[in-house]
Amino acid sequence: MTELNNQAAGSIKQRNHFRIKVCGLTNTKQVSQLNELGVEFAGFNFYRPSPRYVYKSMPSAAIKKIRGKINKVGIFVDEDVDEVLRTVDDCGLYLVQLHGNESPRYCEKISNYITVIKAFRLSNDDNVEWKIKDYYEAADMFLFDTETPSFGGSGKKFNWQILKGLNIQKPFFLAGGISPDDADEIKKFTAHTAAKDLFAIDINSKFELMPGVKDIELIKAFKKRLEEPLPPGLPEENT
Ligand SMILES: O=C(O)c1ccccc1N[C@@H]1O[C@H](COP(=O)(O)O)[C@@H](O)[C@H]1O
Repeated sequence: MTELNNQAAGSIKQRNHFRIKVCGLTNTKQVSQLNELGVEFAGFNFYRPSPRYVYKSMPSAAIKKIRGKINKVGIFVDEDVDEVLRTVDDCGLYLVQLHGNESPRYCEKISNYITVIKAFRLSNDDNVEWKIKDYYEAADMFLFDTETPSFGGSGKKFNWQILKGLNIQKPFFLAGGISPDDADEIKKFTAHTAAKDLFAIDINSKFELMPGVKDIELIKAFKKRLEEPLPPGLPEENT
């Protein structure tokens, strides 16, 4: 796995700090603002049908020029391997998020060059362990999102209950319709077995003014809320 910026060791639970990935960015100014805020990951969407398709408003040179501690992640859906690697090079990406139906073999090819986050789109009755079992060697990290026909960016949550008791043994991003109101649920999630591998919280459509344009103030408030202790009366859960 390539060296990431800004990464202190330890799980979210041990460090009481939530890494954040903001996905679907489409302008340089917002990336700088998030970098200033201490957001660890900036996601750029290279899936043409997405309303957050980054090349509509930012050329590769603009993405490449972005500096700072923020880690640049490229989101792809069943893209040709050579095209992914070309984009990584053109845009100076640090990680790729494979959000389609990519096979373990496909992920392996990409992970020979760059850190791979394999996204799994989950339905409420999915057997997560079965879905991920063939990807341990092929991907560096996992991401759990909600199953929808549009692949991602649906703003819909999956039932976190199917994850809570699992020993994932791979760092993962929690995604899928996470909203400003979810801060306490996320903190409660950290009491469960799966949380030892929770690497970062992935936010996208629920923090937007319009597709691709983020509400920076909302992100700032959410980040602050995540760092605060749970209000009295909200019991910590356990698996
Ligand atoms: O955002 C999109 O348009 C998108 C399109 C295709 C694949 C992935 C996409 N986004 C990813 O979806 C998840 C969840 O987003 P949301 O919170 O439900 O809006 C996130 O990881 C985005 O990177």
